[in-house]
Amino acid sequence: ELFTAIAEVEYLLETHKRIIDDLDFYIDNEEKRLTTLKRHLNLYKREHERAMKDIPNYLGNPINAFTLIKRLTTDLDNIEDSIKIGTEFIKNVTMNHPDVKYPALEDLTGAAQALTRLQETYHLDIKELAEGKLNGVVYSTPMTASDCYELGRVLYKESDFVNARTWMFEALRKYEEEKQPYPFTDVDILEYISFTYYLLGDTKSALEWTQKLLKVDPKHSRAVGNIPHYQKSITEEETKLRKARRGETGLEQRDVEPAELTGYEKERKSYEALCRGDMDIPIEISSRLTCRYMTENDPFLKIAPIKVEMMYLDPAVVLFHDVLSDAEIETIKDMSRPRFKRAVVHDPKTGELVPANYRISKSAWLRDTESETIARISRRVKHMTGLSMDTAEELQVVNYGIGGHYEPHYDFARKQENAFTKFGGNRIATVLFYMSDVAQGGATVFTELGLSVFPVKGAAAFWLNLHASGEGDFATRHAACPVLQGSKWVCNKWLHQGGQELLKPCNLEYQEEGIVRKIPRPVPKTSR
Ligand SMILES: O=C(O)CCC(=O)C(=O)O
Ligand SMILES: [Fe+2]
Repeated sequence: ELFTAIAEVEYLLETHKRIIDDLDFYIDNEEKRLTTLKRHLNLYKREHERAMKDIPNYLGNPINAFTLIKRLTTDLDNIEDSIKIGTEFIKNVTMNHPDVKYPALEDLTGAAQALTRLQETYHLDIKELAEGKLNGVVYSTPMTASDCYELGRVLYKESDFVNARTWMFEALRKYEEEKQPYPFTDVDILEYISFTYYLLGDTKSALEWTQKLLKVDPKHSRAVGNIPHYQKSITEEETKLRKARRGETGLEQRDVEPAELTGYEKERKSYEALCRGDMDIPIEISSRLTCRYMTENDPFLKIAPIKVEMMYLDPAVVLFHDVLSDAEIETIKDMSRPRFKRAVVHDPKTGELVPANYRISKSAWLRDTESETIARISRRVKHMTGLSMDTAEELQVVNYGIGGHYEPHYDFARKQENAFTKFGGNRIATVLFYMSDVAQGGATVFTELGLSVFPVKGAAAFWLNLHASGEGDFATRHAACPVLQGSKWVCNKWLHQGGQELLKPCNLEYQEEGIVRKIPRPVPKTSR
């Protein structure tokens, strides 16, 4: 599961270097070996030519007779040995070194699915992606026909036929352009294209692409076999359609109405738009947002005020600036790297903690007692929030993976979950520190509010998850957008209800679960 944290993908560069060294060694020795073999071959050829010119005279010479026999006995043994050595050298290349990490097939699948997720969330153009561009900026070497083909194959295996086919089109284009020898050919690509068409119910295109395949390889037996099958289903479909038009099916013909978006689809759309930064909060809110220096909560802040940027009003979401130093960030990263575990989620069916595709990251928990740095950060959270830290959870450190994200969720536990009894109540507040800038993507977005918060290294976002009545505030639903470019590090402190009674008195507002205040609708960005 290396793909679930970029910090772990970094280990793979060591493995990469090992393979470079192994291949260097192998090719070096192979070249020497082939030089020897060629020398032998040339000698054989030269002597053979001489012999054929005048056989009796050549063999009449005892030295020639001797060397001929030698070439066919001991020399031949040497040649055989030298060929065998080649297979010894290759062992070095194919061997797994125990001291470096190797990615597994699930990492390849994870990375492929990440590309699809990014492409869909950020509306990336596959052609651009294949050229190594992210939103117009070149970040990587262009992909080869083989890169596109393997990506298509992985997605095919995962039954993502639409994206598999799109990548196969790219593979075909590049294959024709590159004219390189690969372990696959255009026929293999064409077969994937036509079969994905078939699987997606477009038999006509499947037939068309199979015919293209047969132009390249007329004897391809699977393709030859598929043609009559495709033709038959096309005829059947057409007959069905004709009957339907004549009303013979007994079914009434009705205009198909566009389906209403489900709640999930609506949230998905707003989530993706927010990730792209395509939405603005409405002017009636943004015009009332201010920045200030905070000096209350603790006498210490009189000497070192905290810069506060308001991001939203009701519920209040604020960003504290410059609340983690670079040195603190490095300490936190160093402490957590060796303890990273894949982030898990509660399976609502079984109640168990399980890894899930909708949360791709690795995390570690750090205790105040382990280091002065961690204890100091807890004290700072107390100053920032004015809340008690007595019932807070440990500091959670998170590094996101390839295309890493965390889909919309609440930080508080729903009534039926009963998850936080040991902390003396529900998660009253979240403090989310950003430990890195993120070049592209990776925003924290509030799907109900229409608010996108883009990571700023050293800053921390803060909001209350509960109403004053103690009920969960459904307006706080939020998500971590997929990371498009960069490594996103965050750490967070979850504060609980226990111990806040005098600091945050209750009231009876929003007493019933499910009540959401009226939130002004976010608006599409106008500056585009
Ligand atoms: O990383 C982020 O931006 C948000 C993370 C988050 O919401 C969480 O871990 O609960
Ligand atoms: Fe969260």
